[in-house]
Amino acid sequence: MSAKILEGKFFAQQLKDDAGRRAAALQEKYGRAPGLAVIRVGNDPASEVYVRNKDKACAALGIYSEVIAMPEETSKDELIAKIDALNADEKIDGILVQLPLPAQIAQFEAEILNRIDPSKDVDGFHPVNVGKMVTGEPALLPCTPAGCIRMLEMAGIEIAGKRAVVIGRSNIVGKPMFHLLMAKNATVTVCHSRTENLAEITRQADILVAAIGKPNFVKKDMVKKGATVIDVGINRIAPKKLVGDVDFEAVSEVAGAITPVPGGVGLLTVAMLMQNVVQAAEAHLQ
Ligand SMILES: Nc1nc(=O)c2c([nH]1)NC[C@@H]1CN(c3ccc(C(=O)N[C@@H](CCC(=O)O)C(=O)O)cc3)C=[N+]21
Repeated sequence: MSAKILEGKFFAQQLKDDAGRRAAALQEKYGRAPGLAVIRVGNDPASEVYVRNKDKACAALGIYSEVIAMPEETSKDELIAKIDALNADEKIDGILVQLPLPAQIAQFEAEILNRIDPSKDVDGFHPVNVGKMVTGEPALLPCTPAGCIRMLEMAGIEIAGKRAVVIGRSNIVGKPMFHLLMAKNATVTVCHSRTENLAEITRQADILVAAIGKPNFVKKDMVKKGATVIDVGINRIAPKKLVGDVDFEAVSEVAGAITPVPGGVGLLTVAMLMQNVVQAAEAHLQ
């Protein structure tokens, strides 16, 4: 058997088309496009690729976008001053501070992100949005997990009543993935670095989400026949060689459906960001 490959491009395009239509409607009705500001501090080369992809996506959809490149040695106060200015900027509906931050301000990450106006928090990282997500109130939701849920729905993969296992418990992916899958009525287990008998648990998953950050970590014998496998990992193992957290070749032989890396979840992350910018603009304008 060979798994159906869930092409990120196909699903991302549908989310982007919808965002583009809604952006045009706002432009028409209110005379202003949705606006995104991405702040990049320092010169992390991976960040540069991602930020460029976000900027290109905005341009393609008629979303106004600003990329603010700040030097590596930017202080916490300088970054916060920039966030304050963008909070007050009426052209800007969404603010994203690209992570990771440089070492000298990494310790202030929470303080910095919490400064973003929750209504402009298109990453869905602000405690106000996290709280709303947990209680099920409408909110800006974290792009990667929300994009994965939208993909499952578009692909017609049942979530309600199914067993979902998430490997990884980060604030950005693992934890929100847990909440969003549970909100869709899956029975969800979260595994992590201290989990005992990991394979025994992952083999029960109808939907397995890998968000660990270790190349090819999920092996064939950890996956149930026919399971849907979502690979959130992006591991650069050579200058031009990107692999996920899943041993794609081998796992494809048992899975029912699987996302590739590259060309999978990363594209959905960007598409979901566009959805969030439009959602924020609708809330600001309507
Ligand atoms: N505040 C913040 N929000 C984020 O959403 C955020 C962040 N910081 N820091 C880094 C991660 C990572 N991320 C990706 C975005 C696009 C691709 C993407 O476009 N991937 C393509 C191309 C990958 C490539 O060629 O390098 C693919 O998977 O096919 C991947 C990963 C957003 N992140």
